[in-house]
Amino acid sequence: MFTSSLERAPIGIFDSGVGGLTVLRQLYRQLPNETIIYFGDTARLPYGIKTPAEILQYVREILHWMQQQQVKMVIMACNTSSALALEVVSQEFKLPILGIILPGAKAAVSCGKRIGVIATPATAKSNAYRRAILEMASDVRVWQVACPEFVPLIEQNRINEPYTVDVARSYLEPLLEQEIDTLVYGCTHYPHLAPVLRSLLPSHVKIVDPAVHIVTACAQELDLQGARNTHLPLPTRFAVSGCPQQFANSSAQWLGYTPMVEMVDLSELRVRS
Ligand SMILES: N[C@@H](CCC(=O)O)C(=O)O
Repeated sequence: MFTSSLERAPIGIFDSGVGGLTVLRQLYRQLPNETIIYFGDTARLPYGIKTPAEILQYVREILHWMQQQQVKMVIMACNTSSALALEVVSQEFKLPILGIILPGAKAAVSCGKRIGVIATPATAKSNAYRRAILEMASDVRVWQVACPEFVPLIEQNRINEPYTVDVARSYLEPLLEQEIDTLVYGCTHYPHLAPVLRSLLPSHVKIVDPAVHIVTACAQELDLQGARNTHLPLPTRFAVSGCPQQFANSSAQWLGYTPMVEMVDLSELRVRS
């Protein structure tokens, strides 16, 4: 590819649903010139309760689709995919693929010594954050809590309900007992709960949002490859495997506008893998 066409090629970003919008928001802030294709695998969410083999299969299918869209890079805006599939697919695809765990872990060790990670059951079980953090700093302690109810509550837009606050309190309780000084959002959906979570944490506890740091890593990678777009970007393209209207409605509050959303049929995705 010539440099100019590489520059203008889109960045692909995916998640199971609206979680990746917290990464998209950072892309808009840090890399406003990039053209972006967003894929939400809404027909198959939540990923966090699926088996590692299922998650790997979904990620392969999405990456094949992304390749067809001629993206220059893929951001896994999903911790579960990064924890369970990144290592394997990085070997399989000739495409720069960025995972979110490493940038998140790096930010966490620069913040504190008693680190709590809230994540999906699959991510927590994989120990990906604990391993990454302890590899960088052996003098820190890490506690991981699986939060199975968060993603469905966020996808159903039940963020401000008293029930959600109760659930959040119960998930944070074991971490507060350990007197954590840092909390990592180990799932890209969770920044949508930021006001609730912040209100339940003592003010000295720092919050790490890996979305910020994966986009910083993306900017560095683009510079390394001379692939940063210096032209005006095209509008973001949104595609989902489930109901486009539902995604358009639920994402409007995070985006500030109601997006046009395409549907990619699961059978179409499967053919590509
Ligand atoms: N956004 C999620 C995936 C959530 C899910 O579908 O369970 C993550 O970062 O892990």
